[in-house]
Amino acid sequence: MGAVGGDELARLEGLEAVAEAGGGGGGGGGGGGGKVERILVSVRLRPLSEREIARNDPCDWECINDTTIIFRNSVPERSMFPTAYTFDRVFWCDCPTRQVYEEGAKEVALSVVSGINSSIFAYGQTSSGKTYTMSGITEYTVADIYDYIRRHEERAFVLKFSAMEIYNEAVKDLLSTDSTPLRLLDDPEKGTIVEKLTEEVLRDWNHLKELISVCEAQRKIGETSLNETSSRSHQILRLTIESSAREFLGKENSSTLVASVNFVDLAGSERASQALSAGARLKEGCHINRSLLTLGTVIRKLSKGRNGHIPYRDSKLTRILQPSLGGNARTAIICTMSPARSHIEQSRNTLLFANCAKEVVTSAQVNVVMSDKALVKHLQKELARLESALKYPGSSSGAESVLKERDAQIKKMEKEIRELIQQRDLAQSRLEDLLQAVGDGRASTQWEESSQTSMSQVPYAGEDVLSASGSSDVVDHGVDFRPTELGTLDNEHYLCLAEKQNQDIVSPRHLITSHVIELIPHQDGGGEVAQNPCEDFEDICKEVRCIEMNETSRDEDSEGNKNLQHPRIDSFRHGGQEPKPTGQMDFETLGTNSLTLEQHLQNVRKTFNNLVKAYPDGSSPWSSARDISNFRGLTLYRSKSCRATLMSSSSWFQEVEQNDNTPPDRSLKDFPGRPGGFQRRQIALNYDAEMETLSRDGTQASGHVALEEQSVKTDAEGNITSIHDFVAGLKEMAQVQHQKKLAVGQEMEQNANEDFGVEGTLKSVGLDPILDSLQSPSRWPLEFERKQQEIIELWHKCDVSLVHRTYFFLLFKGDPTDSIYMEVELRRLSFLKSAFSREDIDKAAGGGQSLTPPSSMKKLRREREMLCRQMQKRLSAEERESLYTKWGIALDSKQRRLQLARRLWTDTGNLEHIRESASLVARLIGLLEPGQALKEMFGLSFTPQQLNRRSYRWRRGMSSLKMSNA
Ligand SMILES: Nc1ncnc2c1ncn2[C@@H]1O[C@H](COP(=O)(O)OP(=O)(O)OP(=O)(O)O)[C@@H](O)[C@H]1O
Repeated sequence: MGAVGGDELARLEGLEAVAEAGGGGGGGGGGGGGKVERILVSVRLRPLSEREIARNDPCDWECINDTTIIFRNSVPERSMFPTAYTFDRVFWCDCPTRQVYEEGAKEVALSVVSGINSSIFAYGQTSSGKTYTMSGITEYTVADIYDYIRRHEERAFVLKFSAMEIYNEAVKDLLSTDSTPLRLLDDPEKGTIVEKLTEEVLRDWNHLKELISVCEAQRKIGETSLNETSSRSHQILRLTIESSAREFLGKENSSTLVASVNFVDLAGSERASQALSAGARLKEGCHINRSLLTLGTVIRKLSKGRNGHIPYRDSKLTRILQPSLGGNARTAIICTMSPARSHIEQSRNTLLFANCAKEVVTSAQVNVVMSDKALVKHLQKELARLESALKYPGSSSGAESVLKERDAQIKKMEKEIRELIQQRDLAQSRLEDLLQAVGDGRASTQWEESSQTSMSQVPYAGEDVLSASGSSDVVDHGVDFRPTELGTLDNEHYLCLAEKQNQDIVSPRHLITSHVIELIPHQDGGGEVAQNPCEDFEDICKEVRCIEMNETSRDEDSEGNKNLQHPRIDSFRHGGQEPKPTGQMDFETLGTNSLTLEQHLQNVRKTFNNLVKAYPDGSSPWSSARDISNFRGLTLYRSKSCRATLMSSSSWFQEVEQNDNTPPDRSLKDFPGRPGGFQRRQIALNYDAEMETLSRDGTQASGHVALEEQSVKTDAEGNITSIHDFVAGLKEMAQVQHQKKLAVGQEMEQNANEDFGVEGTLKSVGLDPILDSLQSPSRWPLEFERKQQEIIELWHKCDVSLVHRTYFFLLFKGDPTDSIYMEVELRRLSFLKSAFSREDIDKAAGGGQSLTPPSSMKKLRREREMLCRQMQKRLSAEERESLYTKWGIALDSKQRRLQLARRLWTDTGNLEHIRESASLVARLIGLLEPGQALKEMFGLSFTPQQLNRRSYRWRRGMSSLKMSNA
């Protein structure tokens, strides 16, 4: 007698634990999902019998390994058959039954102790060793089961034994002397049951042995020509095991594992004719083979999948064993065969049967029977679950459904928030346009008064406010800049066109964005100012355009609405100096449009936050806390894919173009692939200055050299953005608006008309170039070219910085959403031009600083000198010579670099010349450094960080760098 090994026992115990943990259908139904597996199929060859040896019946078979058997025969007519057969296991003639059990049946058979049904079949022709094999396997299995029971005293086991034979398609009880055939009944839960079949509860192992002896005696045995004691029937011995944990016995929550193991010794599979039977034997053969034929059909059909009808009911055998044939049971089939050449045909049939059987899949489940109380409890739970499922159709449970609903709600809210933010920003931007337009004729003076009043009233907030804003990128060379209207800087994004005192911009009338900051030199104080002479100041006070988004946290509830308002509106409202425009526009009302949007936004946010709170843990599908915080204060979106196209025919620029996958300049197409995601960034632009002055913070690259050395590394951190990003964000907004079919814009315009009582709309007064260009896309390309040309000429007339021109030219290349920027630039330049022609330029400059044609020329001259130096540094001698030739500069002339610098951007009517100029400048200032094509495209990326006072000063190091470069 064998025993279950340690590992095996552990595995079985594991199975049992699973069985106990798993719920199950009541009343002996299958529990949980069934384990899908194939039938375990093995082949056993018996030794040659004495008869076979006597007649020199040779053996043509050979096991080449544990799983493959081959037929070795050179007889030509046999060559058409396959010669090799592979199964889960193949046992050669000398293999003991113990090993056959261990490797071919044990695992399946012992599943029964875990509540899993199992069946072991012996299939083969008569005298092949089926009974010999099955009796041994039954014995070993029972021994192991008893051993298992002995080891598991914590469980109470009940073993029941029954036995039947199917003889001539009649089912007989082998434990009963009554030979009356038993009926088969169909039980809705248990399947086919044999009516009145004796089931003995086993007392012990000896009791079982006695019963098995009774069965053997009862079984129909006849003598065939092949086997003197041939089994003429199919025998099924069934051992049923019930087990329960002792500690739960009799308790409400007790449950019982119930499973049966069938030991099936089939009758011989040979044809009746071959058995040379006659009379009764022939009749037996017919019936026997009916069952076997059906068994073969069932196995064959199952081996091809479960499609179509499986004829289980065509025979008693297959009806009774249905669960073991592709059903709720684990199954092992041991096919026995004689090695003798004389049985080759039957052996082949056996192997073909085995081949089909190994394809059959079963799905065994743990069978749990619950106590009545446990069953009632379980059914109540099940009822509740089903009711919930009915209530929320389409989901597996009510809770899940609620979660899904909330998820959808959150998604919707997020979308709404994004849309509202975009609407608000656009509205604010339009509001600025409107304010500016109204102010052009009349309000500038008022604004300036207001601005100056504001300046004088607002104490210097210095680094605190700016730090809070975390956004200023103004360069400072020992001079502090004092922001005006700082009270509004610590919220949302602000677009700041901070004007350099001594160049291009002289009035805040050009500022078009929601928040305006003018940075003026902090002249009153500090040793730093004293240490820096005015000349230095003039050098460093570059035109600065800051287009920023504030990333600082803010008290949304208390400050949010106020902060979201335009500073000028704020000023008008709260400063008591509200300059009611002559154009009868009610700024309060106009501002209300934005505020209404903002209120709506706040409401959505609150709802959203409430929803988010429903997910207390971080596992919320939305991780919303962080996301929503990102929405707060978010007003501008950044496009990652918007890139400037380098308008150049120069080869190196073309290469970069290709690398950057940007369209050619004249295509006027949008960039491929608009951004999928948005990020809030601090963005600052400081162009129109020598590259040495572009950055302000020590951690950032300041000159092109620094860019080369540092900024690529810092950019890798990913928290850096640039004007490029900002503009892409604005474009994104414009595109979104366009996609919304301009509904919001039109509504705003209508509101404006109604509220202000003015005749025209924003569009009609030319203040909505985006709408114009988007609504009339066919006209935009021509319009773009016209404006571009106009701007180029104005740049030239006003001696605008070449760097500025280059940036602008490369950035805005014809996208319809560029129109707003073109418009702004055009207005700015127009104003500049007219300002230059006025006598009160200084006054208009708002600070007594020199904003004159001479000062602009001076700046331009310095810039050309800088470019000269860059030529020496960045271009090889060959490249320079090539350029001189191309630009018509004699190679033997003096100051060739200066000559070249002076020719840049001069031929305003020649777009090719302009393009080449931009390309050259871009290269000279390092816009095209390898690896910087995207983030460093404009050399203006800044890392969000806490600003300190030093951030607004020139860095000595940068000055040194500048000197060394010079
Ligand atoms: N592996 C074996 N080793 C030794 N003897 C074997 C082996 N298998 C079978 N035999 C012997 O072969 C003879 C026939 O075996 P068995 O009665 O088990 O065949 P069977 O397939 O059950 O035949 P039937 O279908 O006619 O009942 C028996 O005398 C048995 O002892």
